[in-house]
Amino acid sequence: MSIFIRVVRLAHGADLPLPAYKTSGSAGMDLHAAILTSLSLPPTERAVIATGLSIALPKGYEGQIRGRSGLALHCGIACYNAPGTIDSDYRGEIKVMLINLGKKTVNFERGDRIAQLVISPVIKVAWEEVYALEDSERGTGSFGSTGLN
Ligand SMILES: O=c1ccn([C@H]2C[C@H](O)[C@@H](COP(=O)(O)OP(=O)(O)OP(=O)(O)O)O2)c(=O)[nH]1
Ligand SMILES: [Mg+2]
Repeated sequence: MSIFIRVVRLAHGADLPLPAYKTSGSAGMDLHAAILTSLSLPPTERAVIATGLSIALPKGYEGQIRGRSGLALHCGIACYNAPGTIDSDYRGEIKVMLINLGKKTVNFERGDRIAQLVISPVIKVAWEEVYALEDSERGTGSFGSTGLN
């Protein structure tokens, strides 16, 4: 299934590629850093990185900004609000919030693929408030109640 999504490349990202699926089965489209100069992120430091993109998601969809496993594994880079949520009515620039959880400074260059955008359907809830909930197999068991391995 695919849908059309309106996208604007902002002036500071006009020369960067649109996010794209790297393989036919990819769930996420990689987002590029629309930074003007290179950026150094020392260990434990955070940065909010521009993508140069604004989008208009159709109603009933959301965008999720997720980290890239390779950056996490090799450099300790994570999205610290993971997953970031892009609301369907958001028209501002998509930004990526990264933290360096590794031991070395990580350098980013303009155009680097810093995270990925996954588009998902959203199910809206209307609360049906009740006095008590019906029993279930799990009941109130949590946090390892089924055993740890
Ligand atoms: O990683 C992210 C997360 C959010 N946003 C944008 C799109 C989203 O629609 C908006 C608000 O995000 P969120 O709801 O997570 O933040 P909030 O702290 O609840 O702010 P608000 O009160 O504006 O909803 O910020 C991004 O660009 N990148
Ligand atoms: Mg919010």
